[in-house]
Amino acid sequence: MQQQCTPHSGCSLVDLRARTIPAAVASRVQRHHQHHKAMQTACRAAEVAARPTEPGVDTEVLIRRRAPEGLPDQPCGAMQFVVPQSDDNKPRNILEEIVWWKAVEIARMKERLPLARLALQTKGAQPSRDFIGALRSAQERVGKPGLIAEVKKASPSKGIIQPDFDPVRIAKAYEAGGAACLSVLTDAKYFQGSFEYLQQIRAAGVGTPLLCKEFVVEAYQLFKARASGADAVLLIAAVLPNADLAYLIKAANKTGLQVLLEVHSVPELERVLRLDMDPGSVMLGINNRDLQTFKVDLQNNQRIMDSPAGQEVTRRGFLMAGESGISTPEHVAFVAQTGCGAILVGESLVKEGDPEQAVKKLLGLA
Ligand SMILES: O=C(O)c1ccccc1NCC(=O)[C@H](O)[C@H](O)COP(=O)(O)O
Repeated sequence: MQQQCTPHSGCSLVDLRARTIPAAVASRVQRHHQHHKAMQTACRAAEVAARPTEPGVDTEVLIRRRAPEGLPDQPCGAMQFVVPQSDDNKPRNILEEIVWWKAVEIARMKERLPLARLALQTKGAQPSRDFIGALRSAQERVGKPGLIAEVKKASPSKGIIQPDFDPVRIAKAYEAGGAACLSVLTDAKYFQGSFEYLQQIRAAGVGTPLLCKEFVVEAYQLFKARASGADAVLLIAAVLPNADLAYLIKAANKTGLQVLLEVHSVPELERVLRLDMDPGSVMLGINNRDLQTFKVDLQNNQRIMDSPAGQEVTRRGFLMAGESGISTPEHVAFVAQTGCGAILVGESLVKEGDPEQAVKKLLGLA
């Protein structure tokens, strides 16, 4: 029996699994199929993102979920296919560029470690801890928003932030300074992060719950996060339509991960509030960094929290985090008075030589 692959981008390799074939060829074909499946997933995601939406449903997905055309030749087993070049085929902002690259990155990760083997690794992972609970108790204890301190070496907006970057040393210092939770960037290309940093921090005995700060587009990344020791994962509303969010929240919670669901605007918040979510396993975040200009505007936090959707967040008992550009105790107080019970801070802490002191100073404990 011969089975033709469903075309994803002009690829037409034939399925030889039902024939007797040499092992080397079989393994090449298998690799092709893994890659092919990843490409189909990426194509399906792109179709979902490009689908016209009913009025009021799944609007405001900022980015297009298409693979980058920066790689004209994509390896496809023995075959190659070419994505046609056009101006419209260029990323319109950094988030789009990052997410397009993810499709390629995930396909490569799956070639090295197929999902079935990765899923087994999550079974052996250390038990997950209560990320949202830790933030709430810190807020109650200290009377200030619970701090998620970010282990961040570099960023697209600033380049290298901390050249002397030791993730374990920084994580321990944040914990000693009073951070309730940590966020660990795992994106390699744009933030010089790594899933290994999560593993190293967890293995070093850091007790504060860990957020995997990744650009998640597929459940594969959730398994990777859990297998690496994360307790929570970031999902970005600008990247994911509600159908994908519903699926990924469920998958994350089933894997043992809580979710920080991030919005940038009132329409995004209105949209995600249409999801059926439990404040015990999902918290929300407002990212105050404009992804086109990289400018940070804390007034955005106020605008969103003052909106009817912002008030609904409080009424429904969701913990809300203010994110990006927070660098002084005054900023912390400002974000707190908008109604946020948590803050996520990276650059202003990580760039300091003494991150423990930096945390204490930010929280007004020094
Ligand atoms: O930090 C960036 O330049 C950036 C660019 C594009 C997408 C996301 C980006 N940052 C991710 C974050 O959410 C921040 O690392 C986090 O909010 C902490 O921000 P900061 O305290 O300003 O480092």
